[in-house]
Amino acid sequence: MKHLAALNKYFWKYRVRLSLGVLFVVLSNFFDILSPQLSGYIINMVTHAIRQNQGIHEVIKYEESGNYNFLVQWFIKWINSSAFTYSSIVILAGVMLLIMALLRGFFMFLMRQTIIVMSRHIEYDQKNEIYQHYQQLNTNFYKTHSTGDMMNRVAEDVSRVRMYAGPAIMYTINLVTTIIFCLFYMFKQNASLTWLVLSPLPILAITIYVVNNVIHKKSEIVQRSLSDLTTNAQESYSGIRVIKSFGQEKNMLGFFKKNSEEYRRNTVSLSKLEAIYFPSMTLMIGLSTLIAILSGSLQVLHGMMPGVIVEFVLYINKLTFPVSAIGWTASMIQRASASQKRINEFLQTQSPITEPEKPVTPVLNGNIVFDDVSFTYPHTGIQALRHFSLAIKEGEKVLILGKTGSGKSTIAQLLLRFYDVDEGKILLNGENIKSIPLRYLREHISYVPQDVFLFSDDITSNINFGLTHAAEAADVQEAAKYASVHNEINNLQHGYQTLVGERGVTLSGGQKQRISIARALMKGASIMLFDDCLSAVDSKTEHDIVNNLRQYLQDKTAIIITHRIFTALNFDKIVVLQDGKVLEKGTHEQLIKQNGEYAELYNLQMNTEQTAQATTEFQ
Ligand SMILES: Nc1ncnc2c1ncn2[C@@H]1O[C@H](COP(=O)(O)OP(=O)(O)OP(=O)(O)O)[C@@H](O)[C@H]1O
Repeated sequence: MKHLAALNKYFWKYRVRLSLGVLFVVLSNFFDILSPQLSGYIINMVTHAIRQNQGIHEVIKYEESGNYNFLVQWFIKWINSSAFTYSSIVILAGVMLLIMALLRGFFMFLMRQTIIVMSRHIEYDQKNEIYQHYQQLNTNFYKTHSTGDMMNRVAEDVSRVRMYAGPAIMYTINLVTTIIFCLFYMFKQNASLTWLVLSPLPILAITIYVVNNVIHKKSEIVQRSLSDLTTNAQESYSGIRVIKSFGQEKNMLGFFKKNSEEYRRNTVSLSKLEAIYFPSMTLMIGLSTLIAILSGSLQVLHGMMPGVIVEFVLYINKLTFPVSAIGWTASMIQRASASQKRINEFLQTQSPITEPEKPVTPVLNGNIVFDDVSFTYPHTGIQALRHFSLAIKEGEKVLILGKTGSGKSTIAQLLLRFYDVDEGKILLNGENIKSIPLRYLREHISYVPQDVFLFSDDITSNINFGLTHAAEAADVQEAAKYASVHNEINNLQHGYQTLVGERGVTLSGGQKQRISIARALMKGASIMLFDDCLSAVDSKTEHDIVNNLRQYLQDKTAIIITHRIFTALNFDKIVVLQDGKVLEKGTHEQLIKQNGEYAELYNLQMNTEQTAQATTEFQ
């Protein structure tokens, strides 16, 4: 429960709605409670009329109705003071009942309008809060949490918490006010009968407690097996091509059937328990009703007016729904508490990448210095860079070469501050990047990541993604031409309006890479950072792109990370990495003279190119 205290700030924000909601719950119950009293009164009246017809003369005094609510008392007083016939009194009481029911309905409507609507506002705010927090977290968080888990917190957990902020709160207030109103008037009317009627209540409370606990545990198991089932289905859909090519359809179906069977077993067991819950609830309530009728009848034989029995039966009836909803409400609160706990844990996660206390915004034109940088990935302990130093001047083109896992991409990650260096520093125009606001820093770097990601949108939107201004179609096409993908886009049925990403057409790996390059070119920052972004294109296309880039990159600073040599570009500096350390550094000519790893790769590549391949693997 304590975890749900995190929602108090929202309740405070929506305090007016909440207070009005509570008031409407009280008012709706206030009008609801009048019907047993009016019904009891009518029965008394009718009994009185029958007795009079039988020659038994008695007068129903106003005092006898003194235990009723003041509105009912007022009504009875008015009836008594006017000379109505019995049938007119019954009709008038019926009209009064109708008015009360309408008023109750009206306030119930307002109660839902305030409390349930408030819960929807809280849901909206909480989703935004979580989403905003996601955006601030660093790359490490995303590496250590599964997408499914993160999606669950925004969707499933928030909607469970909403069930607490709306329905659970509403039903709890409703339960409390109904019980208070009913017990108040029941005791006022006939205390001994009330005690008798309430006698099955302890058994009811114990039943609710025990059964609800078991239901809660079983629900958790059902939830877990549902999650396994969903993950299984999701993996089967995403990996369908691998499954088919390995002929594993039968096995996968076997796994799914196993999960599905487990889910079925758990849900059936939960349904059986729920099947006991509601009948036992009804049994207890029925017992109370029976007591009210039997014990009330005995009291009628001793002179009590029979209207009291009707009144009590109706009170018990009114208590039925709120009492039987106790278990359901309690389980809603327990689930919400577990979900809020998960949300709190997540919201308390802070990104180690912090904004500078004293931010500086130097001109970021490409003077970059890696000064003795070392870095170890926090959650795996893999040291990716060791004492790495490199100075890049404005306008220089730098090639970073290395075998897979040598630490090339880590350089890009550190420059963009997806991670912070452990030792050493990175300077941009003489300023430590930790002093530069994150947004400002990233705005000045056009980055093409190794893993291409296209959004479920059209190609144009994917290319001009992240631009603050509306892009001209001609500029988008220009970027696509530089990335050598313009013609292929034009060949698609809807050209630049073609939907891509999960919901759109499936592009080839190379096409996606080139759209990703066009996106970076479109951004046009002064520092260009390409991380192995031509791995999926053929050698001719690679040549075309590199040639185009030569022209585009003229006035930019560019760092190109790859494990192949681009002969079409003249690099000012070439760095060969091995195990996170600089193995060789210099210009093409210097490295060829050095006759080391670079020269070996170059010769290998040249030989391969002679056999009609433009590029070759580093290893
Ligand atoms: N997010 C990460 N968390 C933990 N370890 C990582 C992470 N990214 C990379 N590593 C590890 O750090 C080392 C350097 O990885 P990096 O991605 O920088 O190499 P790379 O030279 O770019 O390789 P490739 O050419 O295959 O992309 C590798 O051993 C890798 O396993």
